[in-house]
Amino acid sequence: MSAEFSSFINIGERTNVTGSAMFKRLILEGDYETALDVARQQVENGAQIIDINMDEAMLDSVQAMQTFLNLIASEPDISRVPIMIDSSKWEVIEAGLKCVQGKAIVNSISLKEGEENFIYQAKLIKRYGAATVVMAFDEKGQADTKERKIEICQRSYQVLMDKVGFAPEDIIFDPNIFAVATGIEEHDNYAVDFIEATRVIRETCPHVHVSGGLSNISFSFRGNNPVREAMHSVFLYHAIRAGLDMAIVNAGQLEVYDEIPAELRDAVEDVILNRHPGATDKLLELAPKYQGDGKTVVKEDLAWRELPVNKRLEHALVKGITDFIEDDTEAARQAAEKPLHVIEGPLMDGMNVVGDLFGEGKMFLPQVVKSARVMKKAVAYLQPYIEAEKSGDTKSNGKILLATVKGDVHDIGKNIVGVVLQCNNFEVVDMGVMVPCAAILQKAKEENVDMIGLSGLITPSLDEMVHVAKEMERLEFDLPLLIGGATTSKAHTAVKIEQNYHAPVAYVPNASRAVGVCQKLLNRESREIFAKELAKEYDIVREQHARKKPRSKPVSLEEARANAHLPDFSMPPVTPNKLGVTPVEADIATLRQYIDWTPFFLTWSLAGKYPRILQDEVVGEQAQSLFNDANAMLDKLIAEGGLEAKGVMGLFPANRQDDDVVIYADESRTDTLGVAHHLRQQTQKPKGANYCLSDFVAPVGSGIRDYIGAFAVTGGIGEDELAAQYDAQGDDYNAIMVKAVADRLAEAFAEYLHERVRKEIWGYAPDEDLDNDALIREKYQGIRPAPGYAACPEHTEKQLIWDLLDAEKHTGMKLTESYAMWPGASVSGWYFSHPEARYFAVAKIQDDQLESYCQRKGWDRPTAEKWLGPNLSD
Ligand SMILES: C[S@@+](CC[C@H](N)C(=O)[O-])C[C@H]1O[C@@H](n2cnc3c(N)ncnc32)[C@H](O)[C@@H]1O
Repeated sequence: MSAEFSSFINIGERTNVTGSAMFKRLILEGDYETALDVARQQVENGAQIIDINMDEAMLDSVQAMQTFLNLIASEPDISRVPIMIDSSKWEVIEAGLKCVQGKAIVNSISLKEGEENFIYQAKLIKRYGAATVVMAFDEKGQADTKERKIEICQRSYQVLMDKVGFAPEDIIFDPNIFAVATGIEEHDNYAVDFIEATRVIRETCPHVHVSGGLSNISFSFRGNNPVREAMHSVFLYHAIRAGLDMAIVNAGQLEVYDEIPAELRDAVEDVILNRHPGATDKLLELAPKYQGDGKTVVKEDLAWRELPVNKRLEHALVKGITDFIEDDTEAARQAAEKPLHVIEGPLMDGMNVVGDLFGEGKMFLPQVVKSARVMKKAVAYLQPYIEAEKSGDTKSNGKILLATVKGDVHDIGKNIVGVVLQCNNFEVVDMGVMVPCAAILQKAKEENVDMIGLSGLITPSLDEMVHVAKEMERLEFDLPLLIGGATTSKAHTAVKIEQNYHAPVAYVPNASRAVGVCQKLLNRESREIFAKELAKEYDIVREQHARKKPRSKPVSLEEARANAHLPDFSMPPVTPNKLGVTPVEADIATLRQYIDWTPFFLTWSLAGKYPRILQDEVVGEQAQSLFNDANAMLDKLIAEGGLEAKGVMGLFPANRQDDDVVIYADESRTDTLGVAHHLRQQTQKPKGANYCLSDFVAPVGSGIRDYIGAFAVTGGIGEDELAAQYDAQGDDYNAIMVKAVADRLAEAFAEYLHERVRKEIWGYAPDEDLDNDALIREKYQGIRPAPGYAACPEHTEKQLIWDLLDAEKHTGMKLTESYAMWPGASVSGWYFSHPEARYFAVAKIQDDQLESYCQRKGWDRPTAEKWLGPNLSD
């Protein structure tokens, strides 16, 4: 290739998913045609080689590389230039080599993993007749000084010559272009080191080429393109004279050397050539003057990179920065006697700092989850070294099994607890959702865990937790049991669970409490003290519970019915514009406008009302950062797909029959589609009515043609898969984020659809004009009560909604045996249109209503007691 390389060659960088957001989007969308245009434009703009990189976590990189290269092969105006196959994964490079028909260049190989691997890869490249970039990287790390760059390149050259027989003109050394002007003194000479090393490499390794990634040099001035372009041009001007003969360049980011204003060029030259100690400061001073868009210069504060490695790891963990974690972990590994010691030493120390700061309220949950992501990345990096040494497991604080109980699919809270525990060096065995009791107990034995944590969101899960406690007692377990999840409470734990199991049962109200509770339960001594404290506390709770007199007296069902709410039906109900079942589509971009953000912040334990929370003195900064991340996730989902919202609703003729609502097939009101069963408030109401939802529908025989609606919507088709993908990358933060966002989209869908129902499909409020804030405050006519909530607490009624709407067929949404909805990000309910319809709580019911409900549902008493448990007096 020597003849082709006689003058400077620029390598196009736009066909790189890690460097170009547009190219990445095109590839993720599978729009290879437009992606080909990007390659073509680069060649037209003068790129003499095009670098292609498909290293993106959401992509099958091998397949993407093959597809793109095969397409390029049939485009003569692109394939006339050599292709550089750029990947950190060898399998992608090999797949690429098989596709390129002309001369290929591999980017890159190095001595990083030793000579053997280097020789193996070089031989294969040689067999394909390809050239290769060789990074100045060896077993000790990446070369930063002039001496290390020269030493590694010379050694690589010798190995390639002597042991591989590689053609020297097919070797392209990359001695690492690093950022200058970072504010760190050691970085000041980086450009000079590169230029000087290049000169020596070209002199001592005959026929080779030298290349580099140009944009790195100006990294500190991200956001200030004029300065960056000047830095690129000045650097090239000097490096080319020293022997640099190619570079990865964005041709659009190059200023003509002679056209750079003299003042700027001098300042840049001082920095590049490290001509005096104040060079960086001078350029910084000057930079805003040359900033095109008038914004202030964004200068990365990299001073922390100067710290010793342990402190760098701590900084990365506390700040959640993944950018340098592999390099720093590698540095720590080299300094440590064993790779395991890096985890047990600096990484755990760093996480302890995170744990302490979280405990002190100086860090917030989203930050902790980001720290966990950094930790996982570091551990994943060390894993192969640890395995190679077969040095066994790390010493954890203890092992905890976590599971969402049978019939329940909700896991955001459990996952957050898992991450927080891991951050505090607990080993977590997470069994996921809908885990039957027997599987939990078997796993606990197999894994020899130290305690079991159960989670659940819906009320039937409370019973399942009682069942697990009873089973643990029967099977003579002695492990502490942790109870958590939205519907759990200290009172329920004390009254219903704790008495069934002799070992400690601890109610964990939130993630930040989990660590303290687990720590106390691990050590025998502290466990006993804690168990005694718990027992005393639960005794008090039970006593209070027993003494608690109902605030108002119970009344018989007959009396309650006599005090029903009788709404005004003088205005006949509006006949729906469209009766029957309507499947509804909604794209994420539309639903996004209906999001109620306040509960989103609560999910992450940040309390406060949106949008005020963004300015909150204490949590504002975190809230803003979380909000940005959620919006970035929404942008990504809109651009790339992966998450779908689906819904279905229906409107039906209906009339009330006592406390039930009879739903008819059509206006003849003869054939019924089903009967919705409702419960009535059964305490004395001196001032108001004893409400039941059916009150809001006109009674059978009244001659009034009334209607009812039902809906089921989800924002979570694909959420489990996306979360699993993030999990597989050790990215808990985004795994939780995607579910939290899906949950918001489901609620937004319910809001959006309800608005359409009022204005259009039912059409009883066609002129309604409410902004999102008013929608969130439910300023509209009518309600959409959801089974499982206080006005209709009995979950099995969801089955009727599913049957009426054929919900599974239309949306893919399913009901579990506990009547939880799957996907977790789902909402369903009824539509009542009457202006007087309102939410209320049924609260405790009496035996006569239990009997009546049994008859109406065709249930025996034990079944009714199971499903109505939370509404029965203890
Ligand atoms: C849980 S919030 C959800 C809306 C909130 N804007 C959000 O995005 O999270 C309100 C919904 O819960 C349900 N709900 C609230 N109180 C209820 C009650 N007492 N009985 C039945 N359903 C109720 C209704 O479906 C209502 O629309």
